[in-house]
Amino acid sequence: MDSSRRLPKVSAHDLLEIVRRIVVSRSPLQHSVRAAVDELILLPPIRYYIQSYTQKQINAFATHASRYFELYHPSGSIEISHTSRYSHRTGKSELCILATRNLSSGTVITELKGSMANLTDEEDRELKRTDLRNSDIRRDFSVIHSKSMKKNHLFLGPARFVNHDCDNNCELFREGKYITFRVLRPISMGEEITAHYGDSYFGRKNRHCLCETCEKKGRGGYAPDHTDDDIPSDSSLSDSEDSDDESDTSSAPEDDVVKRQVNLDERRTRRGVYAVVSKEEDQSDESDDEDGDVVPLAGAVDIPSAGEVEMGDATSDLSSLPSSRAPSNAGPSTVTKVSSTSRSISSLSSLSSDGASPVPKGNAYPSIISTRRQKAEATRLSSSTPVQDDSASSSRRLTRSSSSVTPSQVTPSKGKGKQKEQSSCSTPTPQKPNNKVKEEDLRTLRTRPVAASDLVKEGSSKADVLRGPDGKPLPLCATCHNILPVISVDHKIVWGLGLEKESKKKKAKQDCPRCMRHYAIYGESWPRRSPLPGCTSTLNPTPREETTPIDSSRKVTHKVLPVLDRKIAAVASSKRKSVEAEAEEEHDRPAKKFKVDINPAKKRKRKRGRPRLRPLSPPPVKVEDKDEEEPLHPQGFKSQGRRMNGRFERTVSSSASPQKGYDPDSPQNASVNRAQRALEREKAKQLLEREILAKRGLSDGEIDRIAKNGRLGDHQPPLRKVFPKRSTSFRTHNLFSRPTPMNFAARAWANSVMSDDGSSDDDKGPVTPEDSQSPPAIIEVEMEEWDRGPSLIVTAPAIPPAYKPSPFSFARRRWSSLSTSPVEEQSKPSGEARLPRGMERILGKGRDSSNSIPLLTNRFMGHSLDEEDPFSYAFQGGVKRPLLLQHTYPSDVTYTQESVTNLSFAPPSFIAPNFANPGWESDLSDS
Ligand SMILES: C[S@@+](CC[C@H](N)C(=O)[O-])C[C@H]1O[C@@H](n2cnc3c(N)ncnc32)[C@H](O)[C@@H]1O
Repeated sequence: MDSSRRLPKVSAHDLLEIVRRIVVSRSPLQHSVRAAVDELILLPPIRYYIQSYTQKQINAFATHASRYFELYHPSGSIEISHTSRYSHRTGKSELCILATRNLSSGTVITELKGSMANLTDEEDRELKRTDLRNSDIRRDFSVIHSKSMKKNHLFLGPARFVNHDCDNNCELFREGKYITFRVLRPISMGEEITAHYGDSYFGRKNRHCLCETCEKKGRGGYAPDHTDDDIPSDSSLSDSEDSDDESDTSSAPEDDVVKRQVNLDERRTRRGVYAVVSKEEDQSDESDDEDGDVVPLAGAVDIPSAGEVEMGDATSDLSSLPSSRAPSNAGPSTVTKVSSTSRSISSLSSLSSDGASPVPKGNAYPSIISTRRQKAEATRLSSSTPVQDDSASSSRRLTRSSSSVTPSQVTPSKGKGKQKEQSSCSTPTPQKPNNKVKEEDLRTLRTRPVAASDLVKEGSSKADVLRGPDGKPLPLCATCHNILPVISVDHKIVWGLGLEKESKKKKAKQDCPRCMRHYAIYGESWPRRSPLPGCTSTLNPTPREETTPIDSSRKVTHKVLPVLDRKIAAVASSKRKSVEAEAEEEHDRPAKKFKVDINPAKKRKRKRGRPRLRPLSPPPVKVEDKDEEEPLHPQGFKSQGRRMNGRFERTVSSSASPQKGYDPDSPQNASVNRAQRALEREKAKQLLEREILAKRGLSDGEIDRIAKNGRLGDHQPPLRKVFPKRSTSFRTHNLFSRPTPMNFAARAWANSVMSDDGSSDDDKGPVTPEDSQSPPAIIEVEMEEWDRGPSLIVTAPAIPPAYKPSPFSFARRRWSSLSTSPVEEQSKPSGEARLPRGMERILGKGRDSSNSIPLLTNRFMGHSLDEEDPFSYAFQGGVKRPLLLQHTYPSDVTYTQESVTNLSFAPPSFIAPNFANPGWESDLSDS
């Protein structure tokens, strides 16, 4: 870790622009954040800054930056903001995390990420060291100590801005590589996200804690008996809070010089932070050894790559928040230690934030754990009244919850040196160096931050609740109605107390910096973030969010009740009528009933999207087909129809038993009746013809001969172009009565596909006819559709450019060649393939095979095309056929059993068949 490195000076405006683009891009979180990081890295100061780093370190930086950018995404639910809660002790504003929407308990705030970066001993020491020559160096690190590892770690990411509350509303947990937070109880919008650091983090029994709960309950730092005796002096602190941390004992020699000086402006992030203390540890807290409450974090945190260590926390500036970190000034070296002997607190915690910030001489802003004198002073000033301002110039309470300043609305600093510091740390906080506020102002105890939700809850006038010590109402943010904050940086108030307003607009309504920033980014008033279409929150939905908001402005009076009743009744009756009408219609329409044949219990919900790769487990699907057993596919599947668009038809469940009793309405019976009637008509016709012939004087023998030669009907129904198997899936009879090329093709496809388990059509890979006669061509097929693996090269039949496969060309060829296509002719020499053993029984015999479409070859599955191999045959309509129209996957493409298993029976779909590329090949001559 290079302590002399300077942080990149990035224009706040540039950062704001990047953040804005995340919002306006309206793209999913990952995309927009990645784009933002890319832009950030391209900014000249950043580019210059990272040039000396390794790729790994740059990557770590990018990851780190992305965690901050993520917060600004419209789907986000938190924001980094300022808090003045501790400023009466620390003399400066600190940062905190606020909820930007209601969060229900159990919600995981995924964007509140943190990670632990391992620190070497040298880095650990280095962090504590102050570079006196370099005023640009600011150290703003949160460091936590892992007891089990006996090491300090940098705590990085937005999670490190979560403050402690004795009644915390979130708990930390580890999620893989990250630390994140789970909501323990409902959090309302604007409320601070808090965690529990441990029971003795802020002194024994947290007696110096300044959390809201302590404030409410009058304990901790707000306890009435919070006396001098309670406040550890340098020595007492060292005694009671001694540390065994080895790194301290090996502190750099220069540290010793200033060991007794307290860095009053540091943000003390101490060991054990965010740790959940076990009972035993609690007991150990009773001892004065504060290390006892240090919870081993090693098991709970992730130790990221070393690169993160190097990157420190520079990106916290990305939030465009005015830093609460005090830029370091040239001056006497300060060390974070309280005393030479007290190490536990200082050494482990004082690495944070403003370790390099010198305390102006005589400026005794007490830190949270400060000297006895400082504490006593603070207590004296604040003990009598919670908010006591003895400065006439300051008529407001000074410690208020606050927000950040919007970069675009920054008032340029007037102070020269200050301006430099501001720009160097990308904290464009307005500065008015001349506008000094007495130290005492900052020491007054803050009132509990009042959130907008509190105001609503209280329901009282704002003035009643929020009054300053002078009785005057405190200025509120025009948008969120929080008290306008007072933001102090480096012991100077930079925002608030009238500084936020330009002289002309003094009377104008004022927004707090947070709301101003929000508007600058989102173009909408806080807390609205424009919803992105198709962009879901990274959070689990909270019940409150799901419920429809009640428009309280529209009240239901007694007057309107009858009208409402009438309306409801009207809607109900119209619904009832439509249901009845539908039922009647259903009854009148047998075709509809045909559809209902599918057992609804077994009907699965149609799924969309990529076909799932599932093992071949053929369910016993039974397709209703008159009395005859539908031939089983060799793999155990029954055939499934296809529609005109190439999609699978609905599967018919086995429970569909059409023969249960006679139903004159049933389409099946209807078709039988029609056949019978046709037969009778034919018989009548023959009789008539016979009569006519007999009248012409022909003998019976002659009439029989004519009848035999086909001039008379032969007691068969009239000859019609009938397809060998009627698909149960056809809804219309048009396809039968009017055969067209399109109908033909659709018909052919309708019978060609099998079903596996009756689940969604889209879930299954369509089975494609294959053509062994086609010359192979190399087609590069993206496997992404299937397993997101790398591209795979498979061979597929070359499709001549002139040939445009379509149902028409397919059907034309079929119709022209009737039962035998040219391809078929070519395949004939191999002889009519014999059915594999046992298949005859399954398939049945004597079916017209002219329209059969080969179903599946498992050649790609590593099987050879073998007569004995049932996969070598195509089955359709119960007829065995040699494989015709089939793709050839040449032998130079090897599909391992493994890959095929993974893909289920997907391979034919590598060349996803559709009507643009139906998956079969046709002779050029035909087309
Ligand atoms: C992990 S940091 C939290 C972020 C911190 N507010 C900041 O701006 O860096 C922990 C530090 O926040 C402050 N802090 C958090 N909770 C506190 C509490 N309940 N009482 C006093 N100080 C607290 C202390 O300075 C502590 O060392």
